[in-house]
Amino acid sequence: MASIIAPPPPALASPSRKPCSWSPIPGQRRLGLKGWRTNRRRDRPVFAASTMEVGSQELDFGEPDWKQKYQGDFERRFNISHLTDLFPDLSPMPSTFSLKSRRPVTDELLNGHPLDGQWNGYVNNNDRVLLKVINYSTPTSAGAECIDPACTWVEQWVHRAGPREKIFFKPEEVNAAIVTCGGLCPGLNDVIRQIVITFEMYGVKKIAGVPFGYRGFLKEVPEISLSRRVVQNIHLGGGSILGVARGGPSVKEIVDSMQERDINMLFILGGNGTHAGANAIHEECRRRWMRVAVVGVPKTIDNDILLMDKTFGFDTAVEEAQRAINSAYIEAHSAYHGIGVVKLMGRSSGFIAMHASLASGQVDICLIPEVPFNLHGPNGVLSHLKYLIETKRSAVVCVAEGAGQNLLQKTRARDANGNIILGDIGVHIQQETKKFFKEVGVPADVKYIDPTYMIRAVRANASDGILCTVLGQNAVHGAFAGFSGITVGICNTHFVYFPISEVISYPRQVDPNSRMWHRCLTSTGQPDFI
Ligand SMILES: Nc1ncnc2c1ncn2[C@@H]1O[C@H](COP(=O)(O)OP(=O)(O)OP(=O)(O)O)[C@@H](O)[C@H]1O
Ligand SMILES: O=P(O)(O)OC[C@H]1O[C@](O)(CO)[C@@H](O)[C@@H]1O
Ligand SMILES: [Mg+2]
Repeated sequence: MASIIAPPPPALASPSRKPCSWSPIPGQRRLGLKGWRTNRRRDRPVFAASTMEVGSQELDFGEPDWKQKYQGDFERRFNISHLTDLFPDLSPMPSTFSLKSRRPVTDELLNGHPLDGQWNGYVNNNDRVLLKVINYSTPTSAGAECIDPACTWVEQWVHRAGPREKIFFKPEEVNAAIVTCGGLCPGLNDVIRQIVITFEMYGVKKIAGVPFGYRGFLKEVPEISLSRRVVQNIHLGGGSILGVARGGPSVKEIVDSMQERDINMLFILGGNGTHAGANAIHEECRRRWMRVAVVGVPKTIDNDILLMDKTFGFDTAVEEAQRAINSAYIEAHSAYHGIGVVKLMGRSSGFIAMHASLASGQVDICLIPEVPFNLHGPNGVLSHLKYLIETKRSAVVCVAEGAGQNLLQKTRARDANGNIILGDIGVHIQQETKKFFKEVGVPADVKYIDPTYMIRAVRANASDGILCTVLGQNAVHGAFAGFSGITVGICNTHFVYFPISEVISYPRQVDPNSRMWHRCLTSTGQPDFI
């Protein structure tokens, strides 16, 4: 793709190079920073580097052109695969999608919409969106994400999503498939619906749903034919009309199945694991010289995917979680010495627990995987609970499922994808709380609520519904534009295409030094439990 990085702005006044606090830029860890040491807290490295490894070259921040080199590497990493990389002679055709048309495309428009110089609403292939929008003037600015010790402003552009004027598939030749993998998430049906409706706008007739995640690629599982009529009202319910699953056949078997079924566009809705699979499928298709577009749509209530503002389903999960917290509050508040404990999802990230606690304003203690805590001892959770009971007579605890796993007995059990099955921290807190209050001779009425599956099985709320609509549409536009190995995301409120490889390097987590976590702590009023 053409390079469009704008000329760098004039250099900022360079602050002194004393060691500074520094937050790693998402996606940067893989660059392998050299010469920096970590502080006692894993999440707050102290910057002391004057060089950085970028791709195969060493960047020296003392050199005048380090920024251009960094940007060049960034552009290479965020370049998105295109069918013409493999098939340079492939010629595009005018798009059959236009903002002037609101109905499924008719036969006379199958050769494209007339381009009479008027606005058809197309995105240019060279349009870009800024990945980072804050110019930190000093490394000590709150939340500063620095590349070099001076925290110099470096523009990082990613590809803008949307319909293109030229497309690389004839609609009548498209044989599309949609698959939903991993756990459930509010909005899956909304995305499926939008993909199908957008396909109709292009004039595509052959759209199949692959049932039960990647397992649906096994020979004996029949696919589901999708059309506007089938998907019209599916967003009114939660779940996925295709079903979801973890585990399934190997990448080789999936691609064999795609070849047998003649699938040339594949839409994969799922989380980090699913996207790792999607990337491997894309690579395998390229290895076999298949003219296939593989497009991901990130799905997770946990909001643990890098680089995007949020994933669909997260807002709904937070809203629903608040209901559970409110019930716990009412139970606790209405009982004599009542303690309500609510466990929410979040295997490795505490975003749902943090946001639900903040939004409800009813939580006294919020526990997340990113922040270690003790239950026992003078600074532990239990002694704070006793203080709360003595001072305000009731308390609410909100705990993410991945929190405090070090306090539980290790289990060797794994799910179908090999994810470790976590110990139940909610039950553990409930039991330890009961025991503790008995031992100290203070009556306490402990009520435990585990709403996990109720939260993710609901239909998407309005804001997620709209997010799903735009993501689903842009997934189809990306495939028609000839891109593959991409995923769709919202970035600084604009929609973009990321190369899948860049969003799955590790799960996104709550930064314990962030202002948002601090806001949560000021809302709960909890101390550190260490
Ligand atoms: N590294 C990988 N390579 C190929 N396929 C993978 C990989 N990791 C996971 N998968 C496939 O993706 C499927 C879904 O993965 P996983 O169970 O981790 O859910 P997920 O997409 O992360 O969603 P959730 O957010 O619900 O956990 C797995 O069943 C497996 O078939
Ligand atoms: O019970 P299941 O279906 O494996 O899903 C549980 C997982 O789903 C997630 O919410 C991700 O979707 C994780 O936080 C959680 O561990
Ligand atoms: Mg996962």
